[in-house]
Amino acid sequence: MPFFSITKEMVIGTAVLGVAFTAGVLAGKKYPSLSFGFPKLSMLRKGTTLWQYILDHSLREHPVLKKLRLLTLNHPWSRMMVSCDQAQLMANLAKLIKAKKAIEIGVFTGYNTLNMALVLPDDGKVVACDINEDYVNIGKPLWKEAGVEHKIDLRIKPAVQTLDELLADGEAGTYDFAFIDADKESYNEYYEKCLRLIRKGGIIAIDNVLWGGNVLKPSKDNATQSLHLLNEKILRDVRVNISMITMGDGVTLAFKL
Ligand SMILES: C[S@@+](CC[C@H](N)C(=O)[O-])C[C@H]1O[C@@H](n2cnc3c(N)ncnc32)[C@H](O)[C@@H]1O
Repeated sequence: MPFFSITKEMVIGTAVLGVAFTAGVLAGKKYPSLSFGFPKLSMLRKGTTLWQYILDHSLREHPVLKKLRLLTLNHPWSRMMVSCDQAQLMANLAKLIKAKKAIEIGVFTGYNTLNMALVLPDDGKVVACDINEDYVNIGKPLWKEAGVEHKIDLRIKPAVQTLDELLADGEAGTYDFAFIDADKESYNEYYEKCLRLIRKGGIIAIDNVLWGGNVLKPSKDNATQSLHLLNEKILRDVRVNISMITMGDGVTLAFKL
């Protein structure tokens, strides 16, 4: 079976999108085709044959990490789990900068917490922040099974509180990597606190920056507005170099200068 074949629906879809795009341009829209409510970028990618091809030809998942991903897929909120290709990119970046200390803001069942713990040295640590212990308890036995439980410092309380505690403990500038993936309304606060906690040359990865394409209509709700405002701010933030990657639901990588 070929990976790609042109179907009648694709031809019709392309024609419709073309008409919508032209109409959007004529109506003076900044993002013409999407402003007509057609499928979002991330929906076109994830779950497609081509996306599966990417996984089949690039994913090198630790067996226990894979076990946790498959286990999480049975959960009603499985869509909250980070995309596995994105997690692998973050693990590679952490290895590249020889990360020893990481922060995970939003653990869920702990897929990326385990992913990071697996690449940190034996005396490294991931400060894992979440408010929902039931989610975390699903993945916790697998942290142990993978032999990295001792590298995970789990803190069940609002992440802002944990970050403030780290700052109060004099840990500013000592972390190498942070992943922001919790409540979207607090993203700006997480970003500012992580910038203080991360050392120069460290990385902050910010998840869901495209929010399923909703950032094109920022007034939609508070979460969308918060993400869009942060995207606008980071674009002009001279404290970091950045890349916005179309992986998962969009991830911004901010490299602290
Ligand atoms: C998208 S999930 C995280 C996914 C995770 N990074 C992974 O590797 O699959 C978001 C998590 O943020 C948590 N959360 C929501 N509000 C929070 C808060 N104020 N502080 C800490 N965690 C929070 C939720 O309980 C949920 O588990």
